[in-house]
Amino acid sequence: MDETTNTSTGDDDCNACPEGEGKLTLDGSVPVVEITNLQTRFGRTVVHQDLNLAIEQGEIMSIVGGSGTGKTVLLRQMLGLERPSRGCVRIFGEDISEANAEHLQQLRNHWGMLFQQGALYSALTVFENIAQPMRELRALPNDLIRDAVLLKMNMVGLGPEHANKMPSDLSGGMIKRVALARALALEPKLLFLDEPTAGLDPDLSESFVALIKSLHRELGLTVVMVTHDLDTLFALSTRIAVLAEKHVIAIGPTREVIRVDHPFIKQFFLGDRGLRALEALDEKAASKA
Ligand SMILES: Nc1ncnc2c1ncn2[C@@H]1O[C@H](COP(=O)(O)OP(=O)(O)OP(=O)(O)O)[C@@H](O)[C@H]1O
Repeated sequence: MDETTNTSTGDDDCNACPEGEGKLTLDGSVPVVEITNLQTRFGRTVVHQDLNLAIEQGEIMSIVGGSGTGKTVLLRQMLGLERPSRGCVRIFGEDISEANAEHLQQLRNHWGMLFQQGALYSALTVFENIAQPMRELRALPNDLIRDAVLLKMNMVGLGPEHANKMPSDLSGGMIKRVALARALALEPKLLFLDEPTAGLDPDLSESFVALIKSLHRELGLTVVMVTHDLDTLFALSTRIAVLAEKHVIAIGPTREVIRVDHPFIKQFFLGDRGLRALEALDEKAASKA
């Protein structure tokens, strides 16, 4: 992970959460993610203003918005990789916008991140890529790590015969699976996904979506996802948050959000591509009924 970037600028330096609240709560008694009155500025450019977002335990929350609306920056702020200029970011009740490096490292063990390109270490085998977060803890014996890695590989549909392969030997779909196994290595309760199906053909994309869906259910995960892919969005999201005009302009289940009268929502969801994806979703629902 890279260094935390501080986007605070002098007089805006007011990014603490209200005092007297906030402690690590993994039991669902507070929102898993709670963002209040967030502002992000880069010089004179204001990317987020008065942005509020709460994500409850067990949700699959998708964040959508036009190019440059600050989805990636928001994701990085939730991961503790960037600090907002103002406002509060709490994960599991903890104020991560103020956490020091050591505390952030401990907190990071409670969430996993699947990067768009997988971000595997090219010089490490599949096994070592997945083992790496466990090795960083410096507390687990090798035989436990071995069993845990094989279990994670099994969870994502990879047999043990792939353990010694190098990332360069893997297909795009397998890279995503290894990256997902690594994101789940420390058994996080919260999973961040950045464009999880980008670069996959429709069949691989569909099977990866099915995998995420079953892991979400089986592991009781809360998932936060940024995606432009409407099929993925419709198939997975329990709620969608739409970023426009520097804040969340609409939030709710898909069918509620797409009815909101806003130019971005109309263009994004109700163009040809969006209508086809909705039809496909309806057909699937009807065939299951
Ligand atoms: N470190 C930075 N310094 C200056 N400006 C930045 C920095 N990081 C992001 N920005 C700006 O913040 C805005 C939001 O960027 P971000 O990458 O979060 O958008 P996005 O919604 O993810 O866009 P896309 O869908 O195109 O990926 C952009 O205008 C970007 O240029």
